[in-house]
Amino acid sequence: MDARPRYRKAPTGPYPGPMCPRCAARSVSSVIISEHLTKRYGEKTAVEDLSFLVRPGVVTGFLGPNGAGKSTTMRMLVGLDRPTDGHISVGGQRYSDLPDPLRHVGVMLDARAVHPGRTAYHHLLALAQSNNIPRARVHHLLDMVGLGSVAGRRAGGFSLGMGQRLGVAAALLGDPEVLVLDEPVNGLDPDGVLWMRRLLTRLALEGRTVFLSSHLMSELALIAEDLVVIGQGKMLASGTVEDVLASAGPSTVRVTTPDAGRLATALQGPGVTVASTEQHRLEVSGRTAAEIGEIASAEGAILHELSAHGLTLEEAFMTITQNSVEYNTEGTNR
Ligand SMILES: Nc1ncnc2c1ncn2[C@@H]1O[C@H](COP(=O)(O)OP(=O)(O)OP(=O)(O)O)[C@@H](O)[C@H]1O
Repeated sequence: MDARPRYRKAPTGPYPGPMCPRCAARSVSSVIISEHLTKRYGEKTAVEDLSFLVRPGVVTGFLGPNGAGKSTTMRMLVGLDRPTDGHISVGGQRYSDLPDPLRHVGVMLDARAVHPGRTAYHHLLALAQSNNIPRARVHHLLDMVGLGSVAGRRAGGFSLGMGQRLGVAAALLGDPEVLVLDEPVNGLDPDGVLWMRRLLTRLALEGRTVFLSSHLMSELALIAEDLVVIGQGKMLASGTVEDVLASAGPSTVRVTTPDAGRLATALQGPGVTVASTEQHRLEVSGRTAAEIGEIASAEGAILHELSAHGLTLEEAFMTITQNSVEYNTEGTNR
């Protein structure tokens, strides 16, 4: 069972409202806010009018099909690209205005962006020394990401998964309040995914803002609590995973009963749909399983099955993004 405390539904205004005590001190300085963010490359609009908020204390997944504009948004967040319109800030400040960015925002946009001839240790040491970070932190992080035993090996020979770990270590070097990671799970084996999930969950529980992208719902479902879903540069859905699932479509309740006809009539009401898929079987949306049970009881209808069926995360993702897939399976661009 997930034993994480639930501090939910905090953001109500421009900044999150009441936070868990752990997050309160960090909250305002580590909220990511995107307002009407737009990026055009010539004729191509990569990001269009994106507004969202990423709160501290939870992992937020940034989800969208290939080419949706995730990397472009993250590049603008960390000052590598300039918005055509709108803005994106951390704690109300643009990344480029932060006095000591590495200590405030940890970034991994491309895990391969490492000098291949440098060892993992020297890669981190160079970053630490140029940012006045003590050498001991390098050792600590190498152990923390599981690269302690290969610290002396050249990063050029690292697998994709090892590179991701090194990238995460570099992002954490300044002990930042905010983490921005582009596709951090990409290339990790199942053990690596589990490790990353635990690490990011722990960092969020410490009150940090953890913002990570993926084009795979199944990956983010394991890690994220909040989601921002975009397609072709535009906002498609945002909120908690539950909110996003609910926005994709109603869940249905399956009822198996020898009294299907009578119960179907009794269940009718505003916003209720009752479909009979086979004899003795009803698929009901617009009523909860509990409501259906109570109505059946009042009607004296016998129930053989009463089960709720929500959309799976993958189904929800397909539904939300179905009109926004830039590169479809036939390989043709829309
Ligand atoms: N420098 C650029 N010049 C022109 N078009 C660009 C540039 N950078 C990105 N694009 C286009 O902007 C769109 C968004 O790209 P982006 O890399 O942000 O998407 P993404 O969601 O990160 O995709 P993926 O999951 O494949 O990494 C794409 O159509 C891409 O081709």
